[in-house]
Amino acid sequence: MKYVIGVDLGTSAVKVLLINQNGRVCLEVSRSYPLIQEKAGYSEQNPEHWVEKTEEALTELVQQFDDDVEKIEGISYSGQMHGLVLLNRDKNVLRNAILWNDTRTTRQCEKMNEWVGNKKLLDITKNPALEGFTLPKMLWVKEYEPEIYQQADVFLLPKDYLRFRMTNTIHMDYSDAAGTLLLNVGDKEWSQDICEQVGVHKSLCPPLIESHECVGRLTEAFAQRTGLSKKTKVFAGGADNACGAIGSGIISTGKTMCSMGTSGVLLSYEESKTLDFEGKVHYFNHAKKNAYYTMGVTLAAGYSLTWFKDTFAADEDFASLLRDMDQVPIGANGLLFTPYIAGERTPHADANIRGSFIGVSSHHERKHFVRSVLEGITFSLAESVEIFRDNGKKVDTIVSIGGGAKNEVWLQMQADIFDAEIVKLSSEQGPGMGAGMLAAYGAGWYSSLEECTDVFLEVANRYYPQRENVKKYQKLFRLYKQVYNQTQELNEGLQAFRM
Ligand SMILES: Nc1ncnc2c1ncn2[C@@H]1O[C@H](COP(=O)(O)OP(=O)(O)O)[C@@H](O)[C@H]1O
Ligand SMILES: O=C(CO)[C@@H](O)[C@H](O)COP(=O)(O)O
Repeated sequence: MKYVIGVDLGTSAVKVLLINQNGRVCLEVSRSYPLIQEKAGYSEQNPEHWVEKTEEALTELVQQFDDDVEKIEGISYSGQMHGLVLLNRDKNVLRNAILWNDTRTTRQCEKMNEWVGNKKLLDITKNPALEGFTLPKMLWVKEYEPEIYQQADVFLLPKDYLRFRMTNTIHMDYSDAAGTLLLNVGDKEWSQDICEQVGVHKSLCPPLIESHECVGRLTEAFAQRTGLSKKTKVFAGGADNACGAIGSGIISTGKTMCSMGTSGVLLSYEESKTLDFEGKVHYFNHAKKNAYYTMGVTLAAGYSLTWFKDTFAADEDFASLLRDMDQVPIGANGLLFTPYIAGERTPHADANIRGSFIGVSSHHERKHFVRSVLEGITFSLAESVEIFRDNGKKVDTIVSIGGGAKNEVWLQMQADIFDAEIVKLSSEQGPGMGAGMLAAYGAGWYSSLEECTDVFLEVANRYYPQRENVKKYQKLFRLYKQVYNQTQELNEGLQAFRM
């Protein structure tokens, strides 16, 4: 039997999967790491934590593995997108990574619009200037930490830095490069034009590579520390949402995925690079060669639930927190939550908006709050479903992945709120699975990713929309959509009180 490893460098944790030639997940180990949030809107991580925790997870995986490590033929990666890692000439990290959910860069986005122009930015990068993307973070460091910026020799994204530490090679794949706002998405090259207009040296951009391409092998030292073989080939990998799409079979037209991770994502496969969504949804290169995808992003999906759990039920696990959910009626007895606890991206690109519980009454118990959190997160993603449908897409079946797909009540809720059939696969670890599939395809096990999908992906369950529930949710959704406009000004007033 041959094996591959998929490493998913998420925001809450690194998850490593050992997958055999039949596509079955044989072993799964995860290690979490913290977010560093020094001020409102700031979100950072220490890249050294990613390396340490991945090394620990892989070491444990090898200890549990009862076959010959040389049979592990490939490793590949899926990584949280957009996070800025700056390295100096000696390839040392210059500061903490500034993550995708850090929203300190509103001013830099405004400057980008002034310097480049929104239309040109959309023409070249297919996306508008948003706080979460990488280039505004580089401009922030240039403005506020010039002594650090001057030392920068190259920038990387999170999983590229991890791969560098495991192989000593520097690359970035197209699917992740697309989220930097420095890539010409259609031409698949760094944009000299944008670099010049914003005053960033193109030499800071790393060499580009396809997601299934081999970058080399593990360094002797990394292999020795983890017990892996230094013969194992290492493949570039991709952005977590691109890998999640591969790991859910979203590799042909008409397919849609929902990911409930720290962020929430509603993603649709695109064959063409010439569609125009006017920047309402993100438009990126796929990890499948010369393909694309569009997606809407909820900044705090699983993160809203994690926040609630950590704040009000710190000693419980998710299963216990969500135990009574099917006993609570739809609409949580008149309680509505908006998940804007870290600002929002789709459909409201707004770093200042914050969440609300609307309709709190003395009849509400903790379980009503929990249900309203799940409903609010799902409504937020339903706004992305609505954008896709308004643009003529048929969204009738959605593959659901991520930590949130572990919960049956939430999966049924997705079917009812999205009014679509929800498919749960045998592993909810879509990004790690997709990374493993890139390694299997890169290692030559299959002649195409489609062939790999046929072997690797297995449907575990399907959830169908229940008409009565759909109708109730449609009424609630109309109310939900009003909350943003009605709370926007209030939140601006509250900004002065945020730490
Ligand atoms: N048993 C569970 N039921 C529902 N949601 C869960 C469960 N376990 C974890 N989650 C949610 O999943 C999220 C983590 O999902 P994951 O896909 O691992 O995220 P990431 O890739 O961002 O690290 C958490 O924020 C949490 O809200
Ligand atoms: O910013 C985005 C996509 O644009 C996020 O989806 C990140 O890629 C983080 O993903 P998770 O850790 O939530 O999977």
